[in-house]
Amino acid sequence: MSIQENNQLLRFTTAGSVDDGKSTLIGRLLFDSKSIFEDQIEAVKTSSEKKGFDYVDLSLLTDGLKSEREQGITIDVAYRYFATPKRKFIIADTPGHTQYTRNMVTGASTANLAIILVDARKGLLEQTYRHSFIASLLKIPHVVVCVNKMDLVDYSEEVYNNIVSDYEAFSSKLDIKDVQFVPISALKGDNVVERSENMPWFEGSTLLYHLEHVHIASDFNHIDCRFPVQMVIRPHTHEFQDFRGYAGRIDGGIFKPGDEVKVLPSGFSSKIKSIELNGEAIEEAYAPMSVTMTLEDEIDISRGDMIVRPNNQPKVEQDLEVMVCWMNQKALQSRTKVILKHTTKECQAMVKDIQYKVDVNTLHRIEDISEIGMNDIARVSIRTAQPVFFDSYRKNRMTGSIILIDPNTNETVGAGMII
Ligand SMILES: Nc1nc2c(ncn2[C@@H]2O[C@H](COP(=O)(O)OP(=O)(O)OP(=O)(O)O)[C@@H](O)[C@H]2O)c(=O)[nH]1
Repeated sequence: MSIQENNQLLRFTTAGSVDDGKSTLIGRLLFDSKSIFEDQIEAVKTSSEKKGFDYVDLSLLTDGLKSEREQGITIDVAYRYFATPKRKFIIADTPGHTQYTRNMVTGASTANLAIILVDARKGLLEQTYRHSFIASLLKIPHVVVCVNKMDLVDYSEEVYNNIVSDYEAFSSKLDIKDVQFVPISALKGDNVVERSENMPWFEGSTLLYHLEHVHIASDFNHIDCRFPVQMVIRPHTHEFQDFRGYAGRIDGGIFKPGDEVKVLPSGFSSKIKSIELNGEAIEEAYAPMSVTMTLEDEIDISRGDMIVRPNNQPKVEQDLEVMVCWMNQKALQSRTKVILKHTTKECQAMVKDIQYKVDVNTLHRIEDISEIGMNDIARVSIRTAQPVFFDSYRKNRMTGSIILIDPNTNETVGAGMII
């Protein structure tokens, strides 16, 4: 698979406030693009009829999956797949009512696009500002604002235009490169997969058309080679005695067999002998592929090490400046001990200092604070017990992001971007 072909896979997240219609929208995308199984469609039709609806309630589709989730089958983010002849799609779904921020942050480092839903009757809400700010902070390359429930405002062009101009006034202060707007009715299907006949005034494309055609080939860093080793594979059978493979996800650059590489932190050099993807040898690997690599020389490499190119190395430091999104009920204070997770590495760390937090509505800085609470976004200084090999988040979303874990409860309490 070349980078050009990789252009055929789009990862996206959905965000919005409670009841904006996320489940219905995903259901509509799956339904109209015929990506769901016949038996699921039948089940949803039957339960819609039972409830006395004269339409098919598509949120039942994802609600079925929701109840699975509540039984504890999946955690944090659920991934959903669908495909059209043009592209494959992975949706990092955002279950639950209060956890959107968390889910957005968790799925963000590999997301190409975020859909932000706005209820046409309500206009922009605090959640809209928050999610847009997070999308900008997370540098999600593409944002689509879907103004949903247009059927409930008589498909009014004026309502839509007002929401678009309110949003543009806010987003001009943010660092979002590509924002598109689509007026939709997820429930009725207008402008999701099929063009709406109810909004002839709208000249843009449908949501699905946009998802199929948005330019994503340059969304990942294909310049700076970064391969954090997740696992060392050493089969203990006689036949493969000499085989030592390094498995992980390519976080940046393009690796090819024959390339000279350097291993951090040891500094040893070698050459790439082979790269495998799903058990087949490939000629090049790039972000965000998960591969197994072998090297010409037998050197000591373990989980958490990073394979890079000798003349292009990440920063190696113990002091990090981070924009952190706090996700725990218990407030974060200065001098809090945490476990810092970065690529495939974990180490002890301390949040030394909180410099300021950001008011997500006005984007103003609030200084002189002693703690931050759930969903707050703040700039903090962190000291790690061991050196971390990183790039700034601006340069690489994968090697530039961290997760903070509470050492006592093992819960994920924060996610951050290295400045
Ligand atoms: N009229 C109308 N109703 C809609 C539309 N989209 C969603 N709804 C309704 O709005 C309600 C909420 O939709 P959901 O899809 O469950 O919303 P959600 O954002 O997934 O909700 P939570 O995940 O529970 O926060 C449901 O009753 C939907 O039928 C729309 O375009 N028009």
